[in-house]
Amino acid sequence: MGFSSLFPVQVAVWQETIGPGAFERDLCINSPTGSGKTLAYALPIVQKLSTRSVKCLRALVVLPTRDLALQVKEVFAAIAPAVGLSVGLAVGQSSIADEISELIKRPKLEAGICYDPEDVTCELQSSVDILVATPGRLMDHINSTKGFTLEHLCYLVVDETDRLLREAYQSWLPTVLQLTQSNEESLFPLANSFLSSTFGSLKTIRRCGVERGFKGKSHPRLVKMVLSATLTQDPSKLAQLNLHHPLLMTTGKRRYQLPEKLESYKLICESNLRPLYLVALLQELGEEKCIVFTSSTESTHRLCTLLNLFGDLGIKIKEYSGLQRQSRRSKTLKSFREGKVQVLVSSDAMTRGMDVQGVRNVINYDIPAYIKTYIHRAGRTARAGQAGRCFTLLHKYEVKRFKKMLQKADNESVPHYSVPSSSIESLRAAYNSALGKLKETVESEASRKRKFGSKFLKLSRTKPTDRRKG
Ligand SMILES: Nc1ncnc2c1ncn2[C@@H]1O[C@H](COP(=O)(O)OP(=O)(O)OP(=O)(O)O)[C@@H](O)[C@H]1O
Repeated sequence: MGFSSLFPVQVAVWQETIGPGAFERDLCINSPTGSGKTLAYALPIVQKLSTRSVKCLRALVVLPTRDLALQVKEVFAAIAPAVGLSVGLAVGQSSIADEISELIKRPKLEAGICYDPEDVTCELQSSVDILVATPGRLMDHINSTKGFTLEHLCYLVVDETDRLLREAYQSWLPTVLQLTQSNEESLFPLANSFLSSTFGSLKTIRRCGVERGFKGKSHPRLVKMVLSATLTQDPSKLAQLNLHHPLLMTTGKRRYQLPEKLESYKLICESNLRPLYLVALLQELGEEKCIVFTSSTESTHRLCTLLNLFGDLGIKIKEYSGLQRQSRRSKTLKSFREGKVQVLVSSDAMTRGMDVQGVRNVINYDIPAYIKTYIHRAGRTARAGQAGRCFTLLHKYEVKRFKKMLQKADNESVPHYSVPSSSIESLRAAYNSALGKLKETVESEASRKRKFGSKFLKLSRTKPTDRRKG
């Protein structure tokens, strides 16, 4: 991967897994954004599995979004094949049938013998040793993919833990825990009936967790690693993970930490002039890659439309939000990574985990509501020890709240950043004209939506035969 040394979190996790810690305890890793947490868990898992002799699903990494899962899969894909391990993806990027064919190995057809997909006794095996998944698609496979089993799972990684614990996501966590409990009845009897036929006498003996205070008594367990830059330390939330003597690994005394080389600035302006200030700031930043965060998908769309109506700013600006289709988002992300787009206007879909090389600046167009959000947004820059800047546009009444929020991350003083008033003045005419055009654009979008809506309604009211003709 071109890396010459490990980052501190990677050394620390190695010590607790492959090193003297020997995976004896489950790990709760709270380390700043961009500090290299992905490789911190990928390396020991790959190292540990490198000596496996039978291919089955041994490690599961769960992430909250598709783009994040794709990113993490790339990290595993860079190191796992070297030791003969395969990595799979279950995120719903392709059809479920395509995904199943990637994850489950079908028996080889012998001459004259037809494979019956409904036959539960035929031999189905995992094609992957490591699976990176989002909770929804994981549940789809657990519930209905023949041959998909967590029976042999040894390692579970819950990345962006606080985000994943916030929502139930079809109860994926209790399901996974239940299915990986030893000597316990499975939630899914169908899955069990496969096991005996699929793997015959193959049994996975999970590592034994020695119970402290009960010398010599041990029980097999699934090893867990949970991570975030803002890891919850609320015991009632962490209890859901059923951790084994959890060890908290953290970088500083405070729960919230910003990257060392991040500079934070505040830019004070009137609310109605924010787009003007934003454009002036973007012009100052020139060609540097930049992410602008807004508070909602709607304001992301409006702001991006407005910026693109400003006339030729010499900057390619695109929208990235949860309102868009996944294919559109992935395309935009690709252009941003390749440098064909300089500015992404984003809702919080981009906030967590995304790792794009060369992002020098983050701009909070809307003040984040929580320090956690600030940390994840700002953390899209100043990654891997690089320098970066985070600007927050504020109304003067928001300054106090902002200061109080950043104190939680030990950031006492946030300097002012000002853009020259001459830049603001020179942009006024373009701003007024862009505002006028925005109104027209919004109206035409709304009427298009209405038309599409009524067409759709008409279509769904017509008889099926008419529809076919149409
Ligand atoms: N040992 C290393 N040397 C140099 N660069 C590294 C090393 N380890 C990881 N990186 C790079 O650091 C960047 C950040 O890594 P990663 O995405 O794992 O951070 P993270 O801690 O998971 O951040 P976040 O909390 O935002 O998800 C990536 O671009 C990765 O390639």
